[in-house]
Amino acid sequence: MVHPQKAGESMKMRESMEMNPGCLQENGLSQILTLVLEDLGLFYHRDVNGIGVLYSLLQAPWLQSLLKVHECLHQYIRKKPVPVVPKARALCSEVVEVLRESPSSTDSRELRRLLRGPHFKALLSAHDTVAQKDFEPILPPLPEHIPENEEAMRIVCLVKNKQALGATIKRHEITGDIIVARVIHGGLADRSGLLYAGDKLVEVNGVPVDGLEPEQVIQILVHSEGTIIFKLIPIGDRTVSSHTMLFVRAMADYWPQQDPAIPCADAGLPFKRGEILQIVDQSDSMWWQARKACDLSRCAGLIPSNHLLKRKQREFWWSQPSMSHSCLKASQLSTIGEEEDMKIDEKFVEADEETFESEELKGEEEEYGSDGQAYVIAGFRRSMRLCRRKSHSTQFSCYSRCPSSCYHTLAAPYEEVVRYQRRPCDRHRLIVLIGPSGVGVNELRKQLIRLNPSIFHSPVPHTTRPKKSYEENGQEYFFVSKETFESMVYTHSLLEYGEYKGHMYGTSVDTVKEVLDAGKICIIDLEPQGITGARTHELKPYVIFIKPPSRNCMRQTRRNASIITDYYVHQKFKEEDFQEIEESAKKMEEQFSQFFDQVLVNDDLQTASVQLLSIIRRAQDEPQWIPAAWICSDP
Ligand SMILES: Nc1ncnc2c1ncn2[C@@H]1O[C@H](COP(=O)(O)OP(=O)(O)OP(=O)(O)O)[C@@H](O)[C@H]1O
Repeated sequence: MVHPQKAGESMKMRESMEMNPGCLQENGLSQILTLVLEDLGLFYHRDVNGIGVLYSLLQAPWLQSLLKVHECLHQYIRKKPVPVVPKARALCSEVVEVLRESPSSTDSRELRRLLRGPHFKALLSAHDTVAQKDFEPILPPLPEHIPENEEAMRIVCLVKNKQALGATIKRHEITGDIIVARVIHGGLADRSGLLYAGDKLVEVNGVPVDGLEPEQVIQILVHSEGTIIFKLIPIGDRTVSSHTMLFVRAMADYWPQQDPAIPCADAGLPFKRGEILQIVDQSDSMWWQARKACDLSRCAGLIPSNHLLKRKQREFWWSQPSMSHSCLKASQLSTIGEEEDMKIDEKFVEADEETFESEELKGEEEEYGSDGQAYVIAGFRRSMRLCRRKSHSTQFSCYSRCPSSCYHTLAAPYEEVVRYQRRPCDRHRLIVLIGPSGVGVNELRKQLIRLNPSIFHSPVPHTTRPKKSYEENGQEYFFVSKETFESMVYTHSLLEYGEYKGHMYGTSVDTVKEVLDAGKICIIDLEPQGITGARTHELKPYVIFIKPPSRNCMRQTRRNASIITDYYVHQKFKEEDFQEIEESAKKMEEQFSQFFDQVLVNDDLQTASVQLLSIIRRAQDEPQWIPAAWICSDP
């Protein structure tokens, strides 16, 4: 509602503004607001859509206060305060002198004491510096006759603190001059804005650098304390670096202290695979500058460029192929398999496939959701899991998956990433659990689905095995012919597949998509080699590595647990099993941690289940780093 008196005032205000537009500045924004409110008031009473909200917003006391602050500041900028006296310090000394000679009283004594105080004197000195605009250092007068060919010099004075200088030097290949090789982003030299890559050093702390080796210059710098004075000839045509900020995920480890090729190891940025880096300077084709996304306040460090790291990886690859060549894992695992064969404990009775299947069925029949409904948890069947383990040792699956994943790791040492926030209308991200066999991946998955059957779901796997009398197509498995299965393999329709006891088993991309399209959170467990196949913009997988706890903790918590083997339905954990879990986890981390979005230690089962649930919630609802390619290819 517009008050009649106020309406009159604003009318006068509007007239005065129309007659004298300059007064708008004088009267300020709050007057404009009054006018806008008045106009809006008319619409408000006519109940025009949305006006009510705008009207209350503009009437909000906080907005009015903010505008008043704005006006005060505006007036202050225009008025520009001028000092009453430019030499307050001298005036103060005079007053102290006068007070000394005048008759003494308590007040005069107190005033004299205040004026003679060091803090007060320092304050007045600071005032005089500002009042006299005495900010620049006084430089000696220029010599009268400067030779024509004399190069312009710059004197740079930096105050060294505990932080490194943040610049590297080198000898110019042609002229032999000592030049600034690079200035580290965010370092002392960079923040000064006075040193640039290409500047030629003439003197450091009064010592001419002509004839010195770069290492000798570095020694001068290392041993100088406090102020460092550089005399230098600035580079002529300084290229302004574009500083494109780019975030990447490191797909390899890098230790500058172990790299003999780095120009300055101390300026290097060590990183581990999986860490997110912000690349701040790519002007050098060999050495980029980057900092870690988790600590953007720190100054940048040197990292090898994409091209250089790729070259290093290739050299390392050929020199130590067993370190990253996953194909070798097949032979390693088949050896483990052979050893396992020999470790059969005679106390246990060997179980045949039928026993396995009926044991499984028994387990499945006992599954009930929190809603009391009985249901079958797909993808938990023993043969499927054993097949997954066996798949490493088959030439077939290794041949089709491995070269691409190995090549992928080698081809892209850095993967560009962006921050992604899933919108409520988007599909959920696929949740992928990775972990060594026996660590509890399936137990955790089962717990999650059992407690939240309406939210979580696992895809039904495909098999070429004949259907049993008690099975239903699409419930335990999709039963398909060998030809159909093979065509799924050749059309890359399977996330992973393998062979067990002469039958093929696999998880198809379409069944995963079906779960996601139904609005559920699809949760699967994969062998690590399968991660690269699942990393698509459609599935946007969030990978959680399930890590074993300490050996002692495993002994305690797994006392009543049993593992799945080729031979036994229920077999207690043995020391060798714990050892194998630990070793296998270590290998997985060494080779695949660049793909892990989270690591969860499966210590106490209940705690781990709760943690898993909250990790998945965050993965779906909070911003996460994902490959930029997943966003670019979004429709
Ligand atoms: N935190 C835990 N505390 C106690 N027992 C656990 C825990 N996690 C898993 N277990 C038990 O350990 C055994 C093996 O777990 P699980 O079957 O989930 O292994 P897995 O990682 O899926 O490997 P695989 O697929 O080879 O069986 C099961 O008996 C399970 O109940």
